[in-house]
Order: sequence, then C-alpha cells, then structure tokens
Amino acid sequence: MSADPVIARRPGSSLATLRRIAPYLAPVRRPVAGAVGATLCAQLCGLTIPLVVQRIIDGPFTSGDHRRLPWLISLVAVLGAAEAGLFYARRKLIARPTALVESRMRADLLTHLLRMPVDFHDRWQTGQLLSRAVNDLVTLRKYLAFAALFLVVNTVTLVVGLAVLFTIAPALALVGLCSAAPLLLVSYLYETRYKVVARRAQDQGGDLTTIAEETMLGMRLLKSFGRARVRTRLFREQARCLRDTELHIVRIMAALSTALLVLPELGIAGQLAVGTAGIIHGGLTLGDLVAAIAISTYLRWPTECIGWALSETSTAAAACDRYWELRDSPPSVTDPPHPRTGPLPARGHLRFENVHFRYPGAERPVLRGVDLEVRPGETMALVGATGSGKTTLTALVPRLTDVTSGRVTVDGVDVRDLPLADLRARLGCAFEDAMLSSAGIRENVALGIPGAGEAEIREALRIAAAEEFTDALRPDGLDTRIGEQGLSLSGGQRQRLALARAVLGRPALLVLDDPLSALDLHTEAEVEKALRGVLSDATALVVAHRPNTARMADRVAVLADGRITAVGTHDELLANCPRYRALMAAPEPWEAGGEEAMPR
Ligand SMILES: Nc1ncnc2c1ncn2[C@@H]1O[C@H](COP(=O)(O)OP(=O)(O)OP(=O)(O)O)[C@@H](O)[C@H]1O
Repeated sequence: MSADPVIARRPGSSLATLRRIAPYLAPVRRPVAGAVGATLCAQLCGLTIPLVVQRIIDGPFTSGDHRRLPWLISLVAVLGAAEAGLFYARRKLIARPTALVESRMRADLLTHLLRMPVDFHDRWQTGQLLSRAVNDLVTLRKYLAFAALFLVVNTVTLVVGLAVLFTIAPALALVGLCSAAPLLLVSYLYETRYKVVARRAQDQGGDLTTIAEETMLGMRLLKSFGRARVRTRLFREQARCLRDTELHIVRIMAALSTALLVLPELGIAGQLAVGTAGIIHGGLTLGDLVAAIAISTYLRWPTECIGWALSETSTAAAACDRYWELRDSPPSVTDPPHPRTGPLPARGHLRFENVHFRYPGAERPVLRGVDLEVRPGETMALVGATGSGKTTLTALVPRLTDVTSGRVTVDGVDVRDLPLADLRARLGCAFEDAMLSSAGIRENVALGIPGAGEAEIREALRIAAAEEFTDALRPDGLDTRIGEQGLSLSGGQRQRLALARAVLGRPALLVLDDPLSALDLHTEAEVEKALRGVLSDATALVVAHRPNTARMADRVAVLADGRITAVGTHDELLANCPRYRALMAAPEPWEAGGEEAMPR
C-alpha cells in the first residue's frame, strides 16, 4: 500500500493526537513528574543567579561594604552547581520511563498486527509497518524525553522569568514581552507548515524502507532478470524525494530559528536603550539593568527552545498519528467474547456452510456459497483453476481471515466461537509459500508447539521426508540457522520443513495448500509416501494442482465460480466431470516439451 491514502487523511490537532498516549504515560507519571520537577528547579536556579548579581552590584559593589560579598559569590556557585546536578537528575529520571513507553507501545502494536486478518497485511507495505513500529516510536520516545519536557518547563520558566522582570523593571519587562509575543505567532505559523512536511517525510521514509526491504528480499530475482539498475534508479528516485522533503524541513527550521534569534536580540537592544535612559533619568539602578539583561539573556534559550519544541511536537504528532492509524484498524480475528469449547478428543470434522467471502474493497466476492464437508479421518483434495479461491477457502479454517457470511465449523463449533488457541491446537497448516524464519530448523518446526521435544521434532521431520537433509546441515544440525526466510535451503527443502511444522503434534485436522508443489519427482514420491501415513489418521483438506496429490485423497472437491461444483473420488470425477478432467489434464512441463525437456 502506498502511503498516499494515509497522507490524504486529515490529521487532527497535534495535542489531541498526542493525548492518546496518556494511558502509556500514566504508569510512569511519577518519574516523569520527577524529571519535570528537577528540570524546572534547575531552570529556576539559573534564573536566580541574575538576581544575586543584582544584589552584588546594588549592595556591596555600590556601598563599598564588602562583608556580604563572599556569601553572595558562594551562593552563585551553589546555584550553578545545583543547576548542573538537577539537569543530570533529569537525564537519569526520564530515560527509563520513556524507554518503557516506547517498548510497551511497540509490543501492543505487534500484538495488534498479529490479530489483523491476512488481507490487512496484503494491503500494507511491510516497509510502512516497519517504519511505524521502529522509527516513529523512536521519534516519540525522543520527543517525550526532551522536547515535550522542555516545552512544559520552558513555558513555566518563561512565565516566571517575565514575572521577575516585571518586579525588577516593568518597562524593561514590557520591551521583552513585545519582542517575545511575535515569536508565538511565528512559531504557530511555522508549526502548521512543518506538520504537513514532517508527515510527508515520515511516509516517504516508510516507502524508502519498503523499496530497500523488497530489494534485499528479491535480490536473486532482480539479479537474474538484470533489474539491478532499474531498482537502483527507483531507490535513488525515492531517496531524492525524501531528501527534497528533508531539505524543505531544513528551510522551514532555518527561517524559524532566524526569527527566534533575531527577535530576542532586538528585545535586548531595546531593553538596553530603555534601561540606560532609566539610569540617566533615575528610577532604575545599574543592578536592575544588569539583572534585567541577564534574565532576558537567560530566557533566550527557553524561548528558542519553545519554538523548536513546537516543531518537534508536530513531528511527534505525525509519528503518533501514523502509529494510531495502524492501531485504529479494528482487529477482526480476535478471541470470541463468549468462547465455546470444542469436543475432546478433537476429530477434525470440518464443514463449510454457505460460505461467502469478499476481500475488502474488491468488486466481486471470491466465494459465493461454498458448502463442503470433510468427514473425520477423510482426506479431501480441493481442486480449481488458478485464482478460483482455493487459498482463500483454506485461510478461513485457521481464521487467517473470517467469512463475510456463512460459517466454517470444526468438530461442530463455528471457528469464530472457539478460542484461537483451541482452534489452532486442533489444526496443522502448511501453505504454498513455506514462510520460514531465519532461526534454526528446530525453532521453525516447533513454531506452533514451542515446547516440543527432540523426539517429536525428529518424527515430524521424518514424516515430511526432511530428516536426511536436516541431519546433514552443518555446523549445528537442527540448530543450524537457515538464513533469512530459509533462503539457504532449496524450495523443496523449505516446503518439507513447512510440512513437518504442520504435522508436528499430530493435529486432528490438516490444512495443506499444495504441499508437494516445489518438490522434484523423487522427493515428491518420498513425501507422498510419508504423507499417506499422516493422512490416514487425520482429517485433511489438501489443495491439489497435480493428479498425484488429488489421487491421494479419499474424495476431491472442485471449486469453480465461487462454489463447490462437484465432489467425488478422483476416478469418478475423471469419468463424470469435464471441468475436473480439463484441470487434471494440464500437461506437466516435460510433457509439453517432449522427451528433451524431461528431468533426468
Ligand atoms: N488480499 C487480497 N485482496 C484482494 N483480492 C485478493 C487478495 N488475495 C487474493 N485475492 C484474489 O482472490 C482470488 C482468489 O485468490 P486465491 O489465492 O484464493 O486463488 P487460488 O485458487 O488459491 O489461486 P492459485 O491456484 O493460483 O494459488 C484471486 O482473484 C485473487 O486475485
């Protein structure tokens, strides 16, 4: 999915968006409040120093009585040391709670993504998901630890500083206020522009991650089709878009910082002019002027920081908005509110009853009233033309997605009424795409039963005719890492591991999507032989493209036009169903290419 539909969404106000993380902040409010308190105290210490300087100038310095001087100078040193110590405390106090917020939000996002149906993942680019789960949450953590904290503290410091200025020299305070007021307007205007561009940069970053990720994963394909140059061009193009947006951000920030620098400087110049006039005409002491200028100079950083923190607020709000876009998509595959327990022991009795299914946004439904029963202990092959909906139908059983209407039952209970853990304990699945992780063989096979013992894993590998090649793996046998997505293995080896994973624990019901598709003839025969053993004491729905697989089944169902149009044994259908005959008659590649093309 491109990021564009997301950009098109109108983001709400930054504050409203950021308020949504309040539940994550609530458990860590104490250390966060401690950090805010420490920072505020540090700033107030800094702000008090000019007042002590005023006392030095107007006291011992003017009167010539130097007895209090050492005390006052020591007080400045103490205030300075306290300021430094309190800033150190801020860092210590804020690091842990913000890291906790980040990790909890990330864990909740992952849990949420795991509850989303497969068509959600088909629609979203992985790069977009990754950049939201990683980059956006890092942005949020940094914002909370620094910008948000200083936004609060510096606003208080500014208000206190101006109040002190008013007590020392109201005229100078007014001049300072006149130079600070336009800053708020400038900051607001820039914040509005910055928000849009910051969001664009984050989305483009996500798109760039997607291209990088697809390039890494599809490296073999790109090289073999000579597409490396085209891919590089695409990557450069996307990187250029991101760079342009980043430069746009720099331009906005440069203009904002210039305004933030110039206006306070003009304010200080104005204070000097008014202050010196005040000293000449009486009503203002030298100490007052020095203190006022020192306070105004001290307040420059909080003022600049507020402008910067406001722009960071926009970036953080955009990151937050992107995060909640994912969290707000309602998870459809969840545990039922009133779960039912399936009968034990599980028998794997599977029924599709008037099942309809339409992908979100698709014009036509893929399934339009599927009725099919797979009796306990029976192996049912599912046959149909490419794109007829076989994979979609099998995905409804483990609830990778849910029916649009109708129902799927396992052992007489609607799969949506079974707790997900119970449903998945009754099932073993293997898909066309073997989907392995970069872990070892053991971890990959035991994915569904993490506590499976060595003997069980070896038995599953034996059934899937995978024991021989897994034993030969070096250096660590079953614990040898198999590369990202198992790419260090052949297609057939990956498929056999996926089969082993499905049969581990001998589930009552097996759902296998074309389990023999990537195997050569010799291995296919081996796996087929082993599979017959498993299928003899389980119920199974097996998507079949080849006659060999269909022949293994007790009965075969033909899926066409979104319905089951025929059910019977392989031989019956060959005799009576022209569509089945046509599907099974599709020549194997070597048949089409004559003897020359036959594998040797
Ligand atoms: N996430 C999706 N969003 C929209 N349409 C989809 C999605 N996934 C699959 N489809 C469409 O649904 C239809 C059925 O797809 P499905 O993969 O179930 O077919 P199939 O019979 O398993 O095909 P094959 O034999 O080639 O594996 C196809 O037209 C496909 O384009």
